[in-house]
Amino acid sequence: MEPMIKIEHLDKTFRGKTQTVYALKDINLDIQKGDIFGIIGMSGAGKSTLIRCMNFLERPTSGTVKIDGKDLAALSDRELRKTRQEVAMIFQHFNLLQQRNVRGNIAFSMEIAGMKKADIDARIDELLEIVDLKDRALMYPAQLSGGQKQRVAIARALATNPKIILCDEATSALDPATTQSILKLLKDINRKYGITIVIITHEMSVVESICSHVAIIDDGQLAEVGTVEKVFTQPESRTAKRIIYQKSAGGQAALGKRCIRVVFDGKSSYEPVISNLIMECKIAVNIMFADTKDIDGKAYGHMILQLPEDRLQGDRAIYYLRSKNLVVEELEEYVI
Ligand SMILES: Nc1ncnc2c1ncn2[C@@H]1O[C@H](COP(=O)(O)OP(=O)(O)OP(=O)(O)O)[C@@H](O)[C@H]1O
Repeated sequence: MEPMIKIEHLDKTFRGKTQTVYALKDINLDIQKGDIFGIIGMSGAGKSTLIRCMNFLERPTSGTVKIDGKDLAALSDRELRKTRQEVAMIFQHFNLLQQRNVRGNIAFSMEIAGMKKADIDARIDELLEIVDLKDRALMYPAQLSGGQKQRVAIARALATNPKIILCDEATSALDPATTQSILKLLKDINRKYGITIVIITHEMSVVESICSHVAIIDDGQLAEVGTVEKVFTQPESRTAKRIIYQKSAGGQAALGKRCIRVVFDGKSSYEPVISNLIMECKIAVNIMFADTKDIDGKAYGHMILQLPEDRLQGDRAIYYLRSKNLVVEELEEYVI
């Protein structure tokens, strides 16, 4: 089957007066129809540039991007505008029009597409239902929470029945609970309407929550592509291992303010899970508090851990602990 997005030998170079940046180098990637695909990498790795090449907001320097079999470079401006309606995008900072209320924001892409007013109104009603914002229809962006603003942006993205939604750090400005509710909405949309979703993020927890496949990008190149399960548990490339496990060897990374509570509820066996975390993943954590018991070989109680400052390493620690059947919750207000 033809992939929904096919990228071949894509290069993107930014030539400035004094400097040339090779932002993407020979990217080859297939994203299948109906997939939720994560692209993860450190800051400056090329994530935003790559996702912007998928709808030609950024034109590749060389190589091809095919959407549902159509080579974007071969399209006329008119055809490209039409194809862009099939490839909607949502952003970290929502990009809503401040002078328009919720209905007006959702209407925007349909007005541009030249739809009739009555059809637009009916479609807005449907969309408000999908994103659960019926009671906010007449409010302005300034009156909404971050999560509600992102729901408006999702409704706007859905308005013209896209085949693909590209999400550029769409949950990075949201707190953990709101992030989960937006990810759940995206997953529901993917399931109900079969829309292919591409998510770029620097957070492993986002990919882990909803993606089926992931690509790791580093310094403009794809280091590894595969199922989330495979790549996160058995990374093969050196780059993927470095990103997933730790940036530098030896577990010397600085600890940060992020703390988690690990609950031992009898589902995991009593094993030295924290030393295993440190030995296997080479991630340093600090035990702030522990009250655990071994009852018939099963672990009960809880622990509070301080995670590394590096977000990816912290995510990796959480991923590891959850894979050991432990309940892990982030503590927002823990004072160190
Ligand atoms: N318009 C531009 N002009 C020049 N250089 C650019 C431009 N856009 C991006 N770059 C460079 O391309 C590289 C990749 O940037 P990009 O924004 O794609 O990375 P990213 O992985 O999305 O990073 P972040 O997570 O910090 O947003 C960086 O070195 C960046 O400075």
